[in-house]
Amino acid sequence: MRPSLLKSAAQHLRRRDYSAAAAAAERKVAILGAAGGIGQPLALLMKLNPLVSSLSLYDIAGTPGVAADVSHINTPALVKGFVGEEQLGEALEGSDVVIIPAGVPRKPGMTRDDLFNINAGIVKGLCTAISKYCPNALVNMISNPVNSTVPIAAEVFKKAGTYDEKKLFGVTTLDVVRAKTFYAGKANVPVTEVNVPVVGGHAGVTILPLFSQATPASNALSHEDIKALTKRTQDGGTEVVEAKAGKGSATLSMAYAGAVFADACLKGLNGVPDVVECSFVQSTVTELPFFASKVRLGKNGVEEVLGLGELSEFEKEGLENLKGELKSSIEKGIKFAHAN
Ligand SMILES: NC(=O)c1ccc[n+]([C@@H]2O[C@H](COP(=O)([O-])OP(=O)(O)OC[C@H]3O[C@@H](n4cnc5c(N)ncnc54)[C@H](O)[C@@H]3O)[C@@H](O)[C@H]2O)c1
Ligand SMILES: O=C(O)C[C@H](O)C(=O)O
Repeated sequence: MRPSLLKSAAQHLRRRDYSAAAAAAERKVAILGAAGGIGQPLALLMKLNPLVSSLSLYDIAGTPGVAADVSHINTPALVKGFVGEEQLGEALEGSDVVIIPAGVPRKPGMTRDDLFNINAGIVKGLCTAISKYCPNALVNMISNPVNSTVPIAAEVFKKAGTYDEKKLFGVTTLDVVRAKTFYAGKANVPVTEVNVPVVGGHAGVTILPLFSQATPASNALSHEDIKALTKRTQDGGTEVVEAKAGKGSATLSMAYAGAVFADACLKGLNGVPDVVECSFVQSTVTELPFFASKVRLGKNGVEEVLGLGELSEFEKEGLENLKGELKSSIEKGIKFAHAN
């Protein structure tokens, strides 16, 4: 098929995807932390998503303005702003997907784990409310450190008796977005056609891009190139933190990544087949209780956690190297949830 025909067939399929999925259901999406650096552009992108019929914007301050602004966009989603804890229940009630970018971001010199002391408590409080007001929602956790905040959420839900491992996701899509962009640039292939799985977790060496499985495959890349691409993907967050020089971390690319992942969750809920994204979920892929890998999304959330596939020697080494840090971050989250 000619490239132009292929492109229009792909566009047609995408439109069909949306129309089939849109016909299926009314969907409410809530964003917690909606007035923040990620929250605002994410609110914009979710307002543009045709699968969203109701968009609930919650924060401890600033949401009336964000909601008024976004609500003027002439797309179907009905937007409501909620501010302060007394409005959290109403913000959450009836939600199909809850996206959590609430919490503090890094400054230069900090690790994601340095955010634990503040963000762990924020996430715990929000998840307690989710278990009360929308226990069946899919939860997309963006707040860092994701390697610990996801286990905290799981423990909060277990305590409340509402835990469903199929419905809790650490959002690692930004790692995939970066891996795709960096790979396309280096391999000189069209970025929109690139796919790269990224597994492990979401911090430093726990981020493991599997460039040996990248498509379209490239034999133009040396081992040194792969090592450099891997390091750049692992340090992508720090690259942005340093460039922003004290004004926070990735917000725009994260909002894009969060919107891509939430869209995949909505498509899965609506019964669109073969929706696959990488995410940090409860897992038996390795001996660790949570691990990021490709996940098939469906009507109940996770339909299938996919395996790692064949790894290069370099990736096998990376996998062994990440386990220690990932294990202790998971355990830190679990311990916090039990102690507080
Ligand atoms: N998963 C990822 O790939 C990824 C990428 C980028 C950033 N992050 C993380 O996302 C988080 C948010 O980043 P940001 O740049 O948007 O920060 P930000 O400070 O700009 O915004 C955070 C928002 O959270 C709100 N907030 C604080 N406590 C809250 C609570 N209890 N309930 C509701 N809202 C609350 C704040 O009022 C603020 O509006 C950070 O932890 C950051 O590290 C994750
Ligand atoms: O790096 C950060 O602190 C934010 C986020 O986790 C990212 O990967 O950009």
